[in-house]
Amino acid sequence: MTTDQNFTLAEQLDRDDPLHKFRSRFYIESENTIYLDGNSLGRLPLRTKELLSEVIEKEWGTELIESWNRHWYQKTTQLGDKIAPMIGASNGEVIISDSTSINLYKLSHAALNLQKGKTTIVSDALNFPTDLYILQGLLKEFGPEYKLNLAQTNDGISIETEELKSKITENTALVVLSLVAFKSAFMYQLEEITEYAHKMGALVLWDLSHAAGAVEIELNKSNADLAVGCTYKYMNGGPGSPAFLYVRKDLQDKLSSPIQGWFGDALPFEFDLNYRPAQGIRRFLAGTPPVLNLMAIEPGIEMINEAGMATIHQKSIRLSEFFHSMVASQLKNYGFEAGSPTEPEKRGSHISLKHVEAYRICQALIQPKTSTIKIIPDFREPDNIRFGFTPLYTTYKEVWQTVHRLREIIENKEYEQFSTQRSDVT
Ligand SMILES: Cc1ncc(COP(=O)(O)O)c(C=O)c1O
Ligand SMILES: Nc1c(O)cccc1C(=O)C[C@H](N)C(=O)O
Repeated sequence: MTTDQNFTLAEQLDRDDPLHKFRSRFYIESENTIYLDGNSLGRLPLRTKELLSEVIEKEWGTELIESWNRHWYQKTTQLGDKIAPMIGASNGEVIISDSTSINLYKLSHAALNLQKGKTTIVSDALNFPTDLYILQGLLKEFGPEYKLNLAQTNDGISIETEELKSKITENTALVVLSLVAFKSAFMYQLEEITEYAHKMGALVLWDLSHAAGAVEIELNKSNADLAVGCTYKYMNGGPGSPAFLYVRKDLQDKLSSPIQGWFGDALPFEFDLNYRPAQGIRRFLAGTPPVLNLMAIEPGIEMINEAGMATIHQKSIRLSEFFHSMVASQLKNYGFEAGSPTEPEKRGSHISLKHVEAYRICQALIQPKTSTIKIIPDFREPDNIRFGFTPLYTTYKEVWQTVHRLREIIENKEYEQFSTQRSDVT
């Protein structure tokens, strides 16, 4: 297909897009900025802007501490119940709490205690560093007999199922995996891995950060044990918004949080001097939630539930397929290589392209010197440009424009005007 034919196709796909009405519900300052980093920090929903000023003025400003009984105290579980359908969980199995890192610590610690006698943890070499760091810390805490075994990758993009299975043995206490890998977007088969781990007597903790709100997830149908994930990516909860955690109902009262904070007590306002874990999911809370950030999550979650995960996942696949086909036809001899699986069922909602000049190309997209179009993907070491497609607001035309700009940048060597010196946040 020629580039003009692709443009016509993009316009047609946007016209037919069942999700097109959602874009106008986000704060989009300029149509000349194409935001492809919703897999790091999602855009601001317009309703959140309004809601936060209500929460600040009416709730914090006027109702002050009474707001806890009116709106705030139950919010961690209410929002958990709203996230549940998005990830195939049930009421009472999800709660908002702390950060993903802390939730991962709490649930891994609890799982290792439940699995006393088994001393290995399995993860993989594509996992997000915080997950591995937390597990490395747990090894120190639990003792020298504990080991972390990482499944390795052959191509830097994916993990072969057989390789992962070969690491899971009868001594495996816990398997900790990102359902969608942060760099390559490689996606595991949740049900198959969970079933295999259970057969070997292991529990599985899924990090859903790059998956929740982007792809369909069936935690209950897969009999998944534990999960964590952030709310600032596809859920558009805002920078540093608190994370969620999921614990299958029958496991909840068997697990103990290592952080015995008062919010996880059965009756925090009895101020008993001895901790008594709450029944159910609340026991995984620790301290007071950051209320402004907490309240800000709701509009993003509600949009996802209104749109439906099946429709969202379908559009994610269409956007990525359109991007792949344009890259194949327009950028053939431009030095790009695939950094993500080509099969849609093996991928989340972002695509990495590898290039020796990836960092400087990324800078040229973000700070155009000649074009009026600014494009924001992100860069992940050593050579990945990561393009995140957020079905609620990414358009097919934006995908077309991105490939068009990549071609221009390479043809005119625009990246040569930039330094390879990395910023603090890339
Ligand atoms: C897969 C994954 N896990 C965990 C995190 C970190 O979570 P937090 O900084 O909220 O602890 C991220 C991204 O920041 C991530 O992509
Ligand atoms: N949320 C982020 C942010 O506000 C700024 C920079 C990066 C992030 C991220 O979430 C990084 C992300 N977890 C990653 O996959 O690289």
